Amino acid sequence: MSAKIIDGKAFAANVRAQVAAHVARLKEVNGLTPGLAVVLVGEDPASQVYVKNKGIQTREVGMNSYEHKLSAETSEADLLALIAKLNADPAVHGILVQLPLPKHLDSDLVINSIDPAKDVDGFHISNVGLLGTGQKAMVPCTPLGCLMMLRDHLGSLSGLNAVVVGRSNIVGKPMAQLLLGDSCTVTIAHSRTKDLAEVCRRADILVAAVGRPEMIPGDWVKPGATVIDVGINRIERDGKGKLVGDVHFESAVAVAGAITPVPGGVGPMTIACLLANTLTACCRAHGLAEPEGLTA
Ligand SMILES: NC(=O)C1=CN([C@@H]2O[C@H](COP(=O)(O)OP(=O)(O)OC[C@H]3O[C@@H](n4cnc5c(N)ncnc54)[C@H](OP(=O)(O)O)[C@@H]3O)[C@@H](O)[C@H]2O)C=CC1
Ligand SMILES: Nc1nc(=O)c2c([nH]1)NC[C@@H]1CN(c3ccc(C(=O)N[C@@H](CCC(=O)O)C(=O)O)cc3)C=[N+]21
Repeated sequence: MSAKIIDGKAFAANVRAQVAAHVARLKEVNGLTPGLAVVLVGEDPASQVYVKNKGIQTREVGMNSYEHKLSAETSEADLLALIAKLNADPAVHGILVQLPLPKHLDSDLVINSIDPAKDVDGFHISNVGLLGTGQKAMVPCTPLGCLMMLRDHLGSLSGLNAVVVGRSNIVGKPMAQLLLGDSCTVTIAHSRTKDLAEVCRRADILVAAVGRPEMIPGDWVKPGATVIDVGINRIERDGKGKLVGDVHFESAVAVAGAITPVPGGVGPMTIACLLANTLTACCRAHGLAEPEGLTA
């Protein structure tokens, strides 16, 4: 038996179509156009590609995209001044500061200077606290995309054993909160976890967010489990550059019930959820009904 492949690319196209339809209505009925500002500091090539893709997809769904590219030497004061300006700009409903930032900048300070209502990444401490207490928040895009795919595939997640490998603030921890919110029994594993293989084998839902190419082999996967591979790792194979996840796909696909591929799994959903969050932020800012099915 081979696992069902969860097509994140197709799923994301569907989410973007829903966002586009809602944006068109907002324009027609309310005369509003949601706007997303993306701030990139430095010249990291991978980040430049992501930011460019975000800009293209933002315009495709009918939103305004504002791109701010700053030099790697930008001072903290200048970056904070730009964020203050974006916070005060009524045309900007969402603000994303691409991470990681250059080392001389304090990313916690920078993120916490974003207006929480415009924090479409869901990284501000207010949004982290709201999510952790089950209140209405802006939810981080990558975990939100994973949750949408899990609900679509499994229906109810209630009572299932979920294991999240990775405890970062941007993926692992918020993912665990969302799974807990859907009544999973949640285990968060990390680099100090004892017998990770055994922990993973208990998972009905296994989420890998580690950043180590193909580290989770098929024999760590419970037969029939749903595997969500968040990892994006660029490797060299047969003299060619290749993108692989944190899960060893070929061996896991033979055991799992369903699995997301890399590329074409979680990645496209992350950008689709960023657009969904920007739409949600715009609706909330204007006291309008929120899009259904696009929030946690
Ligand atoms: N698809 C998408 O849209 C996105 C993909 N990513 C990708 O997801 C991956 C994770 O990203 P991110 O969360 O930012 O990464 P971080 O480096 O911030 O966190 C990695 C986590 O993995 C844990 N870890 C490291 N080595 C091991 C190990 N041998 N065994 C068990 N756990 C381990 C670390 O544990 P400890 O805390 O103990 O150090 C840490 O908690 C990356 O490949 C990244 O590129 C990220 C964001 C979005
Ligand atoms: N403030 C902030 N928010 C983020 O959400 C954020 C960030 N910083 N920094 C970097 C990570 C990484 N990330 C990805 C988004 C899309 C793909 C994606 O679309 N991947 C495609 C492949 C793209 C390719 O070919 O390179 C896929 O998996 O199919 C991947 C990774 C968002 N991140």
